[in-house]
Formats: sequence, structure tokens, C-alpha cells
Amino acid sequence: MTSYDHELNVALLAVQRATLLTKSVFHSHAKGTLNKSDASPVTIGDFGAQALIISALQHNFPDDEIVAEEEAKDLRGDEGKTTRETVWDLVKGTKLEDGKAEEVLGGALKSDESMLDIIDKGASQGGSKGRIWAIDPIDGTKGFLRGGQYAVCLALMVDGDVKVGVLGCPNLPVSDSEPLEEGIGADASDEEGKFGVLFSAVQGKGAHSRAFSKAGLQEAHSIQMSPLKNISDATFCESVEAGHSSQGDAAAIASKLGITKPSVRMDSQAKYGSIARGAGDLYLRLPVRKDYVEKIWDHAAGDLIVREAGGMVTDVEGNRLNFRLGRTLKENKGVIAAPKDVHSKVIEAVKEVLAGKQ
Ligand SMILES: Nc1ncnc2c1ncn2[C@@H]1O[C@H](COP(=O)(O)OS(=O)(=O)O)[C@@H](OP(=O)(O)O)[C@H]1O
Ligand SMILES: [Mg+2]
Ligand SMILES: [Mg+2]
Ligand SMILES: [Mg+2]
Repeated sequence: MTSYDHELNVALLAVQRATLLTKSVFHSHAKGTLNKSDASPVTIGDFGAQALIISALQHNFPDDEIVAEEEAKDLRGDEGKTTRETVWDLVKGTKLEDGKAEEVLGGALKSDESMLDIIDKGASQGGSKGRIWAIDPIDGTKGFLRGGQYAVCLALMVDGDVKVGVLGCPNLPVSDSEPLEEGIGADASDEEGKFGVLFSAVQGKGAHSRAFSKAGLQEAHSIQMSPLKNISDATFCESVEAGHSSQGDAAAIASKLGITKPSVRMDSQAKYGSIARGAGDLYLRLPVRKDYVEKIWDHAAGDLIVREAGGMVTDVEGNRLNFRLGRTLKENKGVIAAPKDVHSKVIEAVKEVLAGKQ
């Protein structure tokens, strides 16, 4: 049986280095925000983080395929020149303060031209065969721009099954026992040792968290979802953006379950990490538009981390997320994540509320 120790080590270090880049964008640069064709934002931080992660994966696993969110199109040609130069300066200038860790990642990229080609190595169509990495260089880009939560996300799938998942959440508290809160603001995130956490999981080996570091990896702690005696005591989290998840439906579901605590709205896969460590209990993501298909990079790492921490993750029908169908989760609508023993109860409430809307 493959241990995935090397894959996990590379994934953790690659996410840690890319997270460092996003933090420096937050503090010292204009974000260089562009609007993509679907009107969603992308920043120099997204491009830079994607370049650094892919470069580390190619160095270690040259034959693996990569499905990544961003493409270099907008950085090519004369029009993209200024943005390209800024991204290149960032990528060149971001190193972990640990020579051995940098060596594992293969060190610096060669040139700005090669950086563009590296970003575009994330164009795999995905599928059900072989080793495929899924990258979301910044998940919750809107949260990132607001100073709220965001996550750098990386997962390895083998024959369509998620085997390794890593989330870098620079604005979440290090402590697993801290109560669940929304965005904390970028200044607080720099209080040394208090903020910044990496979540990880390997299939069959449990889920872990560790403090983010600018150097090598910190010590890991095992994490579990919190035992929930009464579903009515649950805290649930949902998207900040009302356009990404129906907050009205979530409130109706919560009320059916007797939940009285207000929801915690939090950007990105930080929601998966938070419930996996017991800082919240449920994650409800309820479709707003019939035609939206979820992307695999928005869920692959979080799905494994929650399941390895004792949770169950499905769509609103109660079906497992299917990562085998390409770049999107085209057979799933929405996401419901909950501790294993209460998950079916939550799905019942979800079905009742959604059926009432038809
Ligand atoms: N209409 C719609 N429905 C559902 N999801 C959508 C939709 N539009 C975008 N997205 C994706 O949502 C990702 C952001 O994650 P969250 O929704 O958890 O965060 S947020 O609270 O809404 O910011 C976000 O990921 P990033 O683009 O990486 O930020 C998108 O992939
Ligand atoms: Mg995006
Ligand atoms: Mg995303
Ligand atoms: Mg993204």
C-alpha cells in the first residue's frame, strides 16, 4: 500500500510557501485584481500561488496531471505585461526560511516565461484514471480581498479518489479550541504564533492541523469533529457570499433541526477545516442557481479532511461528491458536511426544505 508520506510532505510545504506569497500580497501590494469571464475576481496572489505550487509538484511528480483554477491568458502579451512582472517579482521573492524545505520544493522558478507555462500546466481535464492534483491557489478570493478568511487548497486524487488533502488557512486561529468566528482582519493575522493553520489528511490515516510557519513544517496534532449529542446544539457555517449558497434555505433547515445559534459566515474551505477540528459542527452549501456546477478544487481537500475527522460529506441529495467526472462536480448539487451519526438527519431536513420550494 502506498503511504503517501512524500506526497503529503510536498503538499504541505508547497501550500505553506504559496500561503506565504498570498500573505505578502495582502500586506505590501495592490492586489492586481482582474475580472474573469464569469465576473469573478482573480488577483496576483492567485496567479503567484498557483505557479509556486505547480512548480513544486512538477519537480517531485513530473508525470502527474494537474487541475488548477487559474490560467495565464491574462498575463500573456503586452496587455498583461505589468501584471506579469508583478507576479514574477512575487514568485521570485517567496522562499521558505528553511533551505531543506526549499530543496524539497525544487527551489526557484527559472524565468517569467516559464512561470506562465507552469501556470498553464493546471489545464488537465481531470477524470477517473491516474494521479491528478487539484489546486485552488486562493479559495475565497472575495474573502481574501476583504481581509476575511481564505484558503490555499491542494488535493491528490488517485483513480478519482481523494488520497491527500491540504488547506492553508492563514487567517484562522492556530488553536483548535478557539470558537468559530468570521473574518479576523489582516492585522490580527500577523500576531506571531496565534493565527495561520494548515489542515491535512491522508485517506485512512486521520486528519491533522499544525501552525503555519515561514520556515519548515511545525508539529502536527490530530483533529476530530466535535461529538454532537443534540443536533439542536449545532453551530453551522455557510458562505459569506449570498450568491454562492442560499442563506434563506440554510436558515429554514436550521430551524427544522431546532438550531437556534446564528450561522457563522466564513469564506472558503476554511469552513471544512473549522468543522473538522470541532470549531463548528455543520457546513451547509445550498444551491442558489440551478445551472451552477461546483468545481473540484473548491471541495477535494476539504471533503477528505472532514471525512478523516469523523464526518460525512455529500450533496443535498445525500450522495458522496464525485471527483471522477472532470474539472467539475457535475453530478452533485450543493454540499452538506456533518458528523457521521447526524448526517442523515440533516439530509432529511435539507430534502424537506428544498422539496417545499419546487
Ligand atoms: N454561484 C456560485 N455558487 C456556488 N459557488 C460559487 C458560485 N460562484 C463562485 N463560486 C465558488 O465559491 C468559491 C468561494 O467559496 P465560498 O462560497 O465558500 O466562499 S464565500 O463565502 O462565498 O466567499 C469560489 O472560489 P474562488 O473563486 O476560489 O474564490 C468559487 O469557485
Ligand atoms: Mg475564483
Ligand atoms: Mg475556490
Ligand atoms: Mg480560487
